[in-house]
Amino acid sequence: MGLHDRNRKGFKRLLKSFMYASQGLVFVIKHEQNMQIHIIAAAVILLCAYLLNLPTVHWLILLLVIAGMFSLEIMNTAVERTVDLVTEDFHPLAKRAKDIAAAAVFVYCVFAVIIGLILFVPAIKQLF
Ligand SMILES: Nc1ncnc2c1ncn2[C@@H]1O[C@H](COP(=O)(O)OP(=O)(O)OP(=O)(O)O)[C@@H](O)[C@H]1O
Repeated sequence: MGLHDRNRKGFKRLLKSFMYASQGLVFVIKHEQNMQIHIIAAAVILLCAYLLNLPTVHWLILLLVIAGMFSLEIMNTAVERTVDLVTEDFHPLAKRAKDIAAAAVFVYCVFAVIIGLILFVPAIKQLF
């Protein structure tokens, strides 16, 4: 979408937005190692949920947590790229911005692990 297209509306614009969002998603999956780790972790978690026959509500919680994790990693990448656009030199503010964006992912990760334990530990215990 050219910058002059910003005021246009309609299905074509919606389609273009979807296309650009897809390009962003493909970029993050291809180039961000952390995103690849998240995808593998999500696949393993969903496989375990299937094998342990977790109830629907647990599936919904897992899907929400995974979607949040992916989205946060994508936003973190956007912040990193924006900072790189502003400066390629070492700058304390660039460090601060990237570290804070990374902290958002870290905090979410910690809570995702806690939620995972709450959902999986009782189900694993039931096996024995
Ligand atoms: N321009 C900069 N000025 C100062 N410190 C920076 C700068 N760029 C990066 N850093 C520091 O290096 C760290 C790593 O930055 P980088 O851009 O390599 O992202 P990353 O942590 O490798 O993320 P990812 O692996 O998800 O791409 C940042 O968290 C920050 O502390």
